[in-house]
Amino acid sequence: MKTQWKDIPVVPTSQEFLDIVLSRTQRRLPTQIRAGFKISRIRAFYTRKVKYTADTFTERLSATIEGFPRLQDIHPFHRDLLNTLYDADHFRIALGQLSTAKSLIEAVARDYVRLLKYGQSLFQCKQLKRAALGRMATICKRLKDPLVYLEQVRQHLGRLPSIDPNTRTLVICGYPNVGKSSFLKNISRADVDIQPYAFTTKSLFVGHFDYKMLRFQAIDTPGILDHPLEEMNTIEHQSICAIAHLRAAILYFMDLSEQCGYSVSAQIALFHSIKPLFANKLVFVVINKIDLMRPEDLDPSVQEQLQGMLKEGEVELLQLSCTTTEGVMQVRNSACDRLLAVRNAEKLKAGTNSAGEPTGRLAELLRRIHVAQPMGGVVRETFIPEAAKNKAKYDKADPNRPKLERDIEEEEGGPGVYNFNMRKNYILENPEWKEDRIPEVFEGKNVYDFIDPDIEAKLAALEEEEERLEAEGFYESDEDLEDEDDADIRYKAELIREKRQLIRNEAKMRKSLKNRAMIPRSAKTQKLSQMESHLESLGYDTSKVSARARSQSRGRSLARGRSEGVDGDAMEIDTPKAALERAKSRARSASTNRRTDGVTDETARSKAERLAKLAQKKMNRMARQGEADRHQTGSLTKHLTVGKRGIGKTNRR
Ligand SMILES: Nc1nc2c(ncn2[C@@H]2O[C@H](COP(=O)(O)OP(=O)(O)OP(=O)(O)O)[C@@H](O)[C@H]2O)c(=O)[nH]1
Ligand SMILES: [Mg+2]
Repeated sequence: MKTQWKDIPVVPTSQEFLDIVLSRTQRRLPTQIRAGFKISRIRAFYTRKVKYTADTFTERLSATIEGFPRLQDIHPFHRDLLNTLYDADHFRIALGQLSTAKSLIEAVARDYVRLLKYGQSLFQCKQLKRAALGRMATICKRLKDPLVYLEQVRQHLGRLPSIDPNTRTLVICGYPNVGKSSFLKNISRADVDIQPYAFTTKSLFVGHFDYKMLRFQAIDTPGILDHPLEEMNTIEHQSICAIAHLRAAILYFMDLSEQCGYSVSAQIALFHSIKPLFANKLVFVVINKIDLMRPEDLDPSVQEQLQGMLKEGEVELLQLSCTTTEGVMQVRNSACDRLLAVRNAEKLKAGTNSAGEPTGRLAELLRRIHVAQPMGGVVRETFIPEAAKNKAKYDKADPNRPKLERDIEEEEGGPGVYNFNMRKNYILENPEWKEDRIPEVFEGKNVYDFIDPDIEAKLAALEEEEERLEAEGFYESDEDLEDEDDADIRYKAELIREKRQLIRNEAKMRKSLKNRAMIPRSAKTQKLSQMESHLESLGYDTSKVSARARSQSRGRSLARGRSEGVDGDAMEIDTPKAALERAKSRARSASTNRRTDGVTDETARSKAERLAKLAQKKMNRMARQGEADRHQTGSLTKHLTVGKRGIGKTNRR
């Protein structure tokens, strides 16, 4: 109740309102439509746009309407105060205009959506959308005044003192300039203006204080003059509103010194004229400024009038001076005490007494409610099972404690080793059956559907037959005795099988040897000198070896010519004699067949051929001349294989 008016959402002006809605529409539904599109798509787009705009309008308008308090839902005090301050009719009309605009915009959207269904072209649809949005904007522009008014109301509402109409309240009222604000300032920390002229306070002020651990609120009201209600202005009306609607203690302040500028009799007259508002309320007449003038010093006639105020009803006379703070606290405390007493009495009347028993109307209500009772006075004793009575508290130290599954687990080897037996607690006719394994599904069928009730009888019959057959000697045949021939055949077959397996393994070995990885020639290269030193270290005489090696052609003269630069061996033995030797070998090899050239023997040649074939294989498969050849399969047409990709899918290619 207190804070709700502080967070009413801001009310934009009509222009801001339009901007908000239209820019949001533009942001959420940017135009993604072109003339070439299907007409149904164009229509759907503009329909969506119109609908979305209307929705945004209604949403924002409803938010604004909902934000304001509804006059019929709030406390009469607040309702009356709002009426006084903002004129309830004006307020209602402003909100009503918003809700009318809301339904008008909805109607416009409906109409244009219907028209858009028959739009024939992009242009037509667009114009329809423009018209719809334009009409909505016109409706919105007509809300200019109510929106401005509501924004001002919102700002003012936020600054109203938060008065709780239901709590313990003191209302300070009286003629202007009699010291009401001074009193509030004395008893609370409220920051109110105090000036020596009338109508310093122009609106309600609230201050809080604690008395007997309870929070009280004191409300300072603007001064009231004694004239008919209709002639009162807004400022005075606020006081009247507080006096009339708050269930509070009324402190009617008076200034007998007439320093305030109003006569005592006028003040007394005002008291009498607003007395109808005090009905059912606690009223105190508080004489302020007793430092200047006490009631005892008054004229007898005036004193009599004063007594006349007090005689009727339970009006109490209190005295204080705000300047000297004499009696301030006494006034406050006695007002609070009386107020508490009255409120407690009301509570008692309404509900329960201090002992918690229902009183008054509540008791009457309870008497009428029917509560079920046991029939025939049968008393049902509570029943507690023996086991529950004898149940001992589980104690780990007790050796006789019940054995838990956890203990068993510990005995059987601990977690991970022990396997809990789920079948242990099965309750079956025969405990031996517990461990039987029963498949539930067999060959896709539920076993329980096929249980044969006569199975025992059938088994007995079978066993009987078995016994009979055994007795007749049915099983004593000589078939498993094999003769010599059979054994021989079996042996030979075994041999054949073995041999076949051997052949197969050999073939496999050969194949795998052919496919093994090739060691590059460079990795194999070893210099002759290295070999020699190696052999020498093993204790061989190497002089003959090297001589023979150098005298022989190594059968790779052509290849040598090509890779001269990198051949370490060639570099090492590059003496004039060696060069001559090489030239000779080249001349010799140039005349040979290219198929056999560069290979030492038949096996090397076939190997080389096979490698060449293998390398060509892939290129053949791709129908290419060589790896540089550009290749395209013939099945795709040209437009599918050239050019940049558009927005289409790749899988079309
Ligand atoms: N001598 C004396 N002057 C006081 C006392 N209480 C208030 N005044 C003076 O009375 C004048 C009016 O005090 P306010 O508290 O502003 O009176 P008010 O009733 O709130 O006046 P409005 O707000 O105009 O209705 C100030 O100049 C105070 O100093 C008092 O107990 N004794
Ligand atoms: Mg004041």
